Amino acid sequence: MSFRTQPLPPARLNRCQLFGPGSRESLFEKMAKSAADVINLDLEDSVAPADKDRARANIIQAIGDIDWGDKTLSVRINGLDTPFWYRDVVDLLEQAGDRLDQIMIPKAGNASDIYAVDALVTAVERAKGRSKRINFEVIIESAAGICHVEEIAASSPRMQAISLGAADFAASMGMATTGIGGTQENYYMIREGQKYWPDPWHWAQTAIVAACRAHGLLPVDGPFGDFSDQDGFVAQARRSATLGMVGKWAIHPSQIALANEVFSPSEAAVAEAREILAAMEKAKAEGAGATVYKGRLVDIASIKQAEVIVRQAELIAG
Ligand SMILES: CCC(=O)SCCNC(=O)CCNC(=O)[C@H](O)C(C)(C)COP(=O)(O)OP(=O)(O)OC[C@H]1O[C@@H](n2cnc3c(N)ncnc32)[C@H](O)[C@@H]1OP(=O)(O)O
Ligand SMILES: O=CC(=O)O
Ligand SMILES: [Mg+2]
Repeated sequence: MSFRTQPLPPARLNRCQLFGPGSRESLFEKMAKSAADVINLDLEDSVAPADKDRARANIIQAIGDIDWGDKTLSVRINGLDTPFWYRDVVDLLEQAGDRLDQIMIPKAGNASDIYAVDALVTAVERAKGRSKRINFEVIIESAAGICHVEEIAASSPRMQAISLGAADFAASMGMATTGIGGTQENYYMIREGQKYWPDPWHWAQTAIVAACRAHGLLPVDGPFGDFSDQDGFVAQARRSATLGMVGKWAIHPSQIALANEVFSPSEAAVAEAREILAAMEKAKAEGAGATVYKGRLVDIASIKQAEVIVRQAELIAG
C-alpha cells in the first residue's frame, strides 16, 4: 500500500439503478415503489429533443411530490455538447426541492467537463442557499472518457460513482455492433474447432473499477439492452460483480430483482467470509500471519477480501 491509503467508497447501496424517461411521468410512482437502490430520472437520451422542457418540468415536480423513500435520487442531465445541459442544471437546482441527491453527467470526456458542471452547480447552490450538497455520478461512454477516466474520478469532491455506458461507448469506439452490453456474436476465439466468446467490455470495466477504487468511488455497470434475455443480464452482472463493480442499471423493471440478487453477497459467501476472519483472528493470536482454511492459504490479504463481502452484507442489513 502506498503512503496514501485507499479511500472507502460512499457507504450506500447501489446494486440497481433504475432508469426512466423524464417525459414518461406515469412511470415515476412505479419507479419510487420499486426495489432499486438508485433512481435515475432521465433528461438525456431517452427523451426526444422536443420533449426536453416538459421532461425537465415533470422531474422538478416529481422530486417534490413523490415519496422516494430512502432511495438515492438522481437526474441524468444532457451532455455538455448539447444546448440543454445548463438549463437542466439551473432549473433543477433553482426549482427542485432538497430531496434531489445527485446529478448524473453523461458522456464525460475529461476532468474539465466535471469542473464546468461543478462550477455551475456551486454557483446556483450558493445563490439559492441550498445547504445539501449535490453529488455527481458520471458515465464513461466515449473513447475520450475511457482515456481520461482516472482524472475524471479525481475531478471533484462531489464525485460518488462512475458507470460504463455500453451503447454510446460502442458507438464512440466504432465497435461493429448495435447490441447494448453482453456477449457479442462476432467477438469470439476458436480453439480446437470450439468457439468461445470473451467479454469485449472487460478492459473498460476494469479501467473504471481501478479509477473508482483509487479515488473512493462506486464503480457501476451500465445498461443491458435486451431485457427479454435474463440469463444474459445475469451473466454480464456476475462478471461485473466479480471484477469489483457494485451494481448495474435496470432499463426495465424486470432487471431490478436480477441486479439486486447478483450484487448482494449470498448467505454462504458471507458465512465463509466471517469464517475466514475468525480463522485469521485465531492465527493472529497464535502469532501467525497465514493459515489454512478449507485446504487453502489465507493470510492478511484474505482479511481485506473477506471484509469487502462482510461490509456489503452489513450495508444491506442496514
Ligand atoms: C441505452 C442507453 C441508455 O441511455 S439507457 C437509459 C435511458 N433509457 C431509459 O430510461 C429507458 C427506460 N425504460 C423504458 O423507457 C421502458 O421500460 C421501455 C424499455 C421503453 C419499455 O416500456 P414498456 O413497453 O412500457 O414496458 P412494459 O410494457 O414491458 O412494462 C411493464 C410494466 O412495467 C412498467 N415499466 C416500464 N418501464 C418502467 C421503468 N423504467 N420503471 C418503472 N416501471 C416501468 C410499465 O409501465 C408496465 O407497468 P404496468 O404493468 O402496466 O403497471
Ligand atoms: O448511457 C448509456 C449508454 O449505454 O450509452
Ligand atoms: Mg449513453
